[in-house]
Amino acid sequence: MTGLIVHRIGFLGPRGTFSEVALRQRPEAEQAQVLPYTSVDTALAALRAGEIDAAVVPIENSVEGGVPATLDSLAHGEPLRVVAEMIVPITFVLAVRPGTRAQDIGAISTHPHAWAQVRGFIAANYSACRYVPATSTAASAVDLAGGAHAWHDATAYQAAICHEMVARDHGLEVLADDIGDNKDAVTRFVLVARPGRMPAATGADKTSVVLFQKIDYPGGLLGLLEQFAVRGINLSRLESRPTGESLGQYCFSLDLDGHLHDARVAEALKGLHRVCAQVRFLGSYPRADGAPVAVSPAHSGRSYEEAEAWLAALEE
Ligand SMILES: O=C(O)C(=O)Cc1ccccc1
Repeated sequence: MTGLIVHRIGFLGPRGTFSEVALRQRPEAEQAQVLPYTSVDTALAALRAGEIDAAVVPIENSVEGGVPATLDSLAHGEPLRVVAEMIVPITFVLAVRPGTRAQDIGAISTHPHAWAQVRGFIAANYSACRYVPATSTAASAVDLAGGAHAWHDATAYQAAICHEMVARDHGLEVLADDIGDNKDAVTRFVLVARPGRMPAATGADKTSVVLFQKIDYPGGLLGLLEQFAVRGINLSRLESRPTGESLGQYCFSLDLDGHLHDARVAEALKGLHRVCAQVRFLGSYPRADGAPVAVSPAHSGRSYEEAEAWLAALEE
């Protein structure tokens, strides 16, 4: 539990997305009103505007990497905080309107991250088909089925790649199931809130930050990474994203093992604050897998306390 009071939670919709599957993992969703949004940007804008108390959005996929819309929205604008992460195994089906045969399919629609995960299947079976990007996997299915639930007019494609459940719920037929190239693919989702109370440290935590450099110089990234290395902090994600200011201007978005309340993490962030133009703290939250963070004795909280006590004693 995050301790967060949540009356309304947004997610990347419509109903039947993998984001909704992630949302249903959260105890906060049991009592809350859940609201679908057409994009990550609109969900996070609604959160910033106070229309919802939290939002569930995809942040990282084991095959395709980071989700730029989420990374960029969290890196800029009014600060938001990640308060939880959820890992969802991803399996896709190829869904069509009843009666459609494989040879009738000229174009296929889905979310870009789903498309990237079925490249091998498409190359082997539908290499001549056009790709029509959709705002989510469920949107491609719902629009294909048409009717009152459709968000867009889906006359431009004959098949959708989505979760099996959403295909069945909308009366679509499954032409092929489990079509992902990597059967172990997972996507990581985050529960995001406005800044407030931080989840307590559990010993199995992650911290997300975005680092903006003061100046670009040879070895600049190495200088930032040293702050983690000398404190025995492991990184589980590191990506550079354009700041949008000019060509070649990048910030670094990363996840590290540990909580802001761990002395080694606090010291690393203080070190980064001294050398960066901006350190944007995106939150400390429990790891979805509950795996305790391995900390060598030299980097334990006790070791930091002993070092402080030793320093203080030098004055006596
Ligand atoms: O479109 C969805 O269902 C999402 O929630 C985003 C997504 C797309 C592809 C893989 C994982 C998540």
